[in-house]
Amino acid sequence: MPNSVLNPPNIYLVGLMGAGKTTVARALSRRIGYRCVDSDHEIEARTGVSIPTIFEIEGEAGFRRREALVIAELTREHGLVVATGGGAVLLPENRERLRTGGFVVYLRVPPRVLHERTRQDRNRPLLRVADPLARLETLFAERDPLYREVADLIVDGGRGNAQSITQLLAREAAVRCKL
Ligand SMILES: Nc1ncnc2c1ncn2[C@@H]1O[C@H](COP(=O)(O)OP(=O)(O)O)[C@@H](O)[C@H]1O
Ligand SMILES: O=C(O)C1=C[C@@H](OP(=O)(O)O)[C@@H](O)[C@H](O)C1
Ligand SMILES: [Mg+2]
Repeated sequence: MPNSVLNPPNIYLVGLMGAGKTTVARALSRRIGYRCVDSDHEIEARTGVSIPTIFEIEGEAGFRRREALVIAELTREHGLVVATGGGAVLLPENRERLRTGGFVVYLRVPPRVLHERTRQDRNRPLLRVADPLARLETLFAERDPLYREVADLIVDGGRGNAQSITQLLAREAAVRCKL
């Protein structure tokens, strides 16, 4: 992990849809004085359209290409808290970049809780299916090993509110990133 006052390592949050990456990244960045970047918001800002629209027009593969470009750029920067999208770990090149570039936190949350948190939200195309809980269970089985592969720290993101998780991560970051 590159580690100096001038080059503070990035902090990456990974985990499934609804794990709290976007919410916690924003709160954590404020707390520790890092800039917050959400890779989905970055993609939306660059394209000028929503994530569901990108999936409609370019398919998941098109979205993944855009996501990989954003991750490649962000992993060259420093002093960021990055909320990744839930599928960022699918490409080996992304995993390699995340693993070697900073402090990676896996917010691990059971599918049942993820389902509760995401059921009202229409902004996640992969969950616009007849049985979103079953989809989350499948995604959990497929991706849990990939999140574990890149993680420096695994946090139980299903207990406690976003504030208590942010507090925990601020303490961890102080030690690991020598803040
Ligand atoms: N620790 C938490 N406890 C309860 N609800 C949470 C927690 N973290 C996030 N949420 C809520 O869950 C939903 C999804 O959170 P979000 O940050 O968008 O997740 P992600 O970016 O990982 O998909 C939001 O409504 C958010 O307010
Ligand atoms: O898990 C995924 O494949 C996805 C997660 C989403 O981000 P969040 O994890 O922030 O919901 C977003 O990148 C896109 O809808 C695909
Ligand atoms: Mg998010």
